[in-house]
Formats: sequence, C-alpha cells, structure tokens
Amino acid sequence: MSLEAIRYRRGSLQILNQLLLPQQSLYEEIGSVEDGWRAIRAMKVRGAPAIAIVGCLSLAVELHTKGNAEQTVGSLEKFVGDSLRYLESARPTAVNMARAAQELGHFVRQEAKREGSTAESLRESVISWAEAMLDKDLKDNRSIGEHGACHLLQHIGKDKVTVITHCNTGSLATAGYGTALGVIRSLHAMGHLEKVYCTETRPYNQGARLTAYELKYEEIPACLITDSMVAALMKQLIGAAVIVGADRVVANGDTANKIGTYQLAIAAKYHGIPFYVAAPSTSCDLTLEHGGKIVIEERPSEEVTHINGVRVAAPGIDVWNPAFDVTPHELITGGIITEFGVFAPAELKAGLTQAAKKV
Ligand SMILES: CSC[C@H]1O[C@H](OP(=O)(O)O)[C@H](O)[C@@H]1O
Repeated sequence: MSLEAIRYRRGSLQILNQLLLPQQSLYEEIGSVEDGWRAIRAMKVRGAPAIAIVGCLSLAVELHTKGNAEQTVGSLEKFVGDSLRYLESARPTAVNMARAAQELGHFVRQEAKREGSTAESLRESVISWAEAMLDKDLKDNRSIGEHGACHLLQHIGKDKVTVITHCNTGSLATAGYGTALGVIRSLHAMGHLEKVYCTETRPYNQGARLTAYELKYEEIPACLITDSMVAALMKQLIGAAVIVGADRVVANGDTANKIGTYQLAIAAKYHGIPFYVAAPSTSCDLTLEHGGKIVIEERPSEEVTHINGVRVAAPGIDVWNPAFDVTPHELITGGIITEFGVFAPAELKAGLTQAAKKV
C-alpha cells in the first residue's frame, strides 16, 4: 500500500505534515476551514488534487463538528460560499481548489433552492459531496496510470521504459496512486519499467524528500538527480520519456507545473525525448485560452535561502522564488495523459468537452 497524505473519516481529517518528510512521519488534525487554509498555504499538504481535497474536507469536518441548530439554509449557503472563496486564496496556481469551489458552490445553490431543503439536509449534502472527491481522485489516477503506461509502451518502442520525472505527483500529492507517478506505478506493476530518475526539485525538494521516499517505500527502481543534471542524463538515455504532473492545463495545452518543468521540456525537445503531462481533468482549466493567463504563485525567499532552517545562501541576497512555470504546448510532445485517455495538446479541449458529456 502506498503512503497516505490524507486520512479521513466523517468528523475527522488528518494530513501527513510533508514539511517533516522524510525524517518524520507525523499526522496533524485539520478541524476547520482555517486549519485547512493554513496547512495548504504552509505546504504541509501540497499537490493540486490534494489541495482541493483537503480544502473541501476541512469544510466538511467543520460542518460536521461545529454545525449548530441556529443555522438556516441561507446562513449555511453563505458560510459554504465564503469558506470556499477563502480556501481558494491559499494558493493561486493549481486550478483544482478553484474548480471544486465553483462546482460545490453551484451544487449548494441548487440544493438550497430544492423543495423541502433544510439546514441539516444541506449540511449532509455538502459533506457527502466533499467525501466523494477522495474516491473519484483515486479512480482518476488509476485510469491515468493505465492510459499513460499503454501509450508509452506503444510509442517508446522498448519493452522497458526509462522515465524522468519532476517534483512529486504521487500518493503525497493526491488521494492516492498519483498522476505522473501513477503512470510510473502502472509501468512498474506491468513489468515494463526500467528505472525512474527523479529530480530533487529545488527549493522545496519534493523530488528528493517525497518522490524518492515514495519510490523507495515501494521498492520501485529509482535514481535521484539534481535539477542541473537533467540534460547530461538525457544525452545518454535510450528508450526514455519525461512524465510530469500539472497544476493547471489550459485550453491550448499550455501547462503550469513546478518550477523547472519548462527547462526540462526544452532539454527533452533538444534530445528528442517525448515529454508527457499527466493530469486529471480536475487540473484542467478550459476557461483560459493560453498559459500567459495563469497566475504564478511566488513564495517566501527563505524557501531558497534556507534548507530545514539552515541558511545556505549569502545573507541579504535578493531572491526570486516562483513556485511554478508554464510549459508551452509545443513542447508537450508525448501528450497530455488524463483519466479519459491521452490527448495531443491540440485535441485536449475537444476531447475533455466530449468526455464530460458522457460522464
Ligand atoms: C499531482 S500534483 C501536481 C503538481 O503540484 C505540485 O506543486 P506543489 O508541490 O507546489 O503543490 C507539482 O507542481 C506537481 O506536479
């Protein structure tokens, strides 16, 4: 069984504090929307899908444990709407929390208008909606794993595939199994994975601290490299592919992902290595026509100048610390792997629109 970033039962939400991994494996209670916002902002929990799931479940837990008899349908509807907008503000780039806020907000407005709706029935509906996100994300990730593994085997032309991946897109970024790491898990389970090279992913070190941890935990053949080693590695690889996750894939296929993804894509293009993005449709935002519209989160300079609280940079030096960059769709040469299948960037919008009609 893979690691659990999120532990939930009705009335209780715990998150694995990822700032402490791999040295310490400690779960923390999330008892309210405020707790959820703080944990997401501090990156105790991170990863586009996990952010949305923890955000919505923090609301579910607060509704279950602090809901009161004085609440009316109107006051509850307002509380849910205000809470969702607040949770969206924790981190702006990943679209999943914003999508969940929009969809859950629409659901609540519809439920509130329903004949016979009560505060209790509305509270129950919101909690169930949030709880359903866990199973859906896990199901989506297994489908992404299957579609991605099959596509790679058909197109890489080798019985065993070597994969380069960036950041963390596994069970620690989702409800389980992972997106890009889900494809890696599927290739490994099918006996078609040669090796995974995971980048350390400065400055938060999701690769060295989280992806390496997941891969070693499951004894998946892996090798850790620094971000600066990627091009030199690519020069010597045969039968390789790059698979990364996404925080926001927009209508033309441009993709916001962890800082460093863009240069990985440039190096892959130069070396003729197919570059894939693995993302559920919940990480796609078809309302934005291109990547120039994506807001890129900038984080505290201490994340660059310090590691585990120890200063590694000269005092007083200026720092630029964007958490993400945008990879243009032209560099996503392998395709975009979703739970509905693998799409070329130009096919994504039509493919997801068509798939959504069948759901
Ligand atoms: C399946 S997670 C997608 C995405 O989220 C990560 O960012 P962060 O660790 O800052 O939340 C990274 O960009 C992953 O690729």
